Amino acid sequence: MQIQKNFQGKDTESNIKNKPLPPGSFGLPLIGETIALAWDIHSFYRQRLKKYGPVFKTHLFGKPVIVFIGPEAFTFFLNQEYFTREDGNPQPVRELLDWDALPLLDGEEHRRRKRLILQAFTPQAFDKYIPVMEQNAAYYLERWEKLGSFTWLNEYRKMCASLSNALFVGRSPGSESEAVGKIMDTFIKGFSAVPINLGFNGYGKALKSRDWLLSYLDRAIAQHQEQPQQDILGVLLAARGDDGSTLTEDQLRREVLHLFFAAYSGFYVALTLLSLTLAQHPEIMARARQEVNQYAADGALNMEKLQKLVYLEQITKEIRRFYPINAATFFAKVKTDCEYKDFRIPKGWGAVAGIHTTMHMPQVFSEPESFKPCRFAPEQFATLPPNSYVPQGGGAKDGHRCPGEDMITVLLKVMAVHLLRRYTWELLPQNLEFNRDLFPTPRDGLKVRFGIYSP
Ligand code: HEM
Repeated sequence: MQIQKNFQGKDTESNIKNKPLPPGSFGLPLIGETIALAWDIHSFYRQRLKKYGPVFKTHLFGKPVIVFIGPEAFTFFLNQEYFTREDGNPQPVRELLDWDALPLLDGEEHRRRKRLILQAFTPQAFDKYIPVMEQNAAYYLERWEKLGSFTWLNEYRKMCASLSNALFVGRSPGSESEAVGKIMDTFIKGFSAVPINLGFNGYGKALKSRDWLLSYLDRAIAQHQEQPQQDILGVLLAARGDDGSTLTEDQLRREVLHLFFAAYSGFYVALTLLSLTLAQHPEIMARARQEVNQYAADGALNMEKLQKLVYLEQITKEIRRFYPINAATFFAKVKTDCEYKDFRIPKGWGAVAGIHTTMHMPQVFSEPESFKPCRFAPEQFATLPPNSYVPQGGGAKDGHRCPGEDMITVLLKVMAVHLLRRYTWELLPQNLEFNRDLFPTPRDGLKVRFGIYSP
């Protein structure tokens, strides 16, 4: 019999078997609590945290699952001795990712691929992407100036489809990007659809969109092989590991599929929240504008200039803490019987960590329901407990943490600079409640009046 130590190194397997399971409910037979999760993913985790505390059991996608919330529980969940992502995710997530991508892997192969992919997300690489971001911003800012009033979420969707198409596969803005954006929207809806493929329903359409996107990427890979380019696909085609290994063509197309739609949705959601925040907090907008005037009043941007924008950085961090973007990490599977806080964590069960709920724990973030960028002043940020600020996952960069983390910071700063150099905007009367989408945004899509700023 294998003897297991717990994470505090004090218990044996037979002792673990005698421990109670965490509190919680398995819900209805067969479907468990899956419908409640699909109905409103953020409320699902919030309500159960309130009822059961930071570690609870539930039943999702046909499997018992333990949920971990808060910095300490999150750290435990990241321990690879006890948890693996392999076979951890529900079948529809795996099928939508075409059965093979970073969130579905673990161990050596995950680390190898992740390190190759991270080669496209270095500060040197960002210096190449920043001009693309600026060109895209200039095109859309001119359009918005002419429009005067518009629904920003729709506009950001178009802009971010065009931006991801340019950054990943080197395409110039145009109608093709808008069509690709619509296909990505249909694909993304598949993650919260009833997972039955009837062809014409939400899940069926999402799978067709996945196949369309894969063949679009196949064509882009073939073109890049003929004529090497400097975009993300170009960097990934050229990426080499320490041992000389590369991504095979099959791995590349699937990884880029994930990066491509994650970037598109991450970009437009984060930018919509940036515009909302600045409109709702005139004092924050004024201070950010002052910083832009001081360090980036004109001229092309680069990483060196962006690094001086310390207050903007705090705003971008608080946006990702404050708003309900991701409710939880991808799913994992318990590798071996273990215990946490005197609860039994059984081998074979699913596991997941709460993201938004972890970042709203008052023990770590005082007045968590207030929007306060100052909580991310560099000296305060440095004192946060490990895995308390986890908008894009926790742990090491070559673990399951989001590879797009720094890219979002860069994009938000670039866009904020271009907005604040010249423009101002105000919210029009509308419903600002958040919808129940996978990544929630204001119900009416953020209607604004937009114009030139005059001091
Ligand atoms: C505000 C924007 C974004 C947020 C909030 C976000 C959030 C997350 C979260 C919570 C995870 C899961 C971490 C885990 O399971 O432990 C993740 C993983 C991932 N994200 Fe993002 N993300 C964003 C933008 C991006 C962008 C721009 C990209 C691509 C450039 C991207 C690509 C990925 C990938 C590939 C993974 C899987 C990593 C792995 O399993 O190793 N994300 N992200």
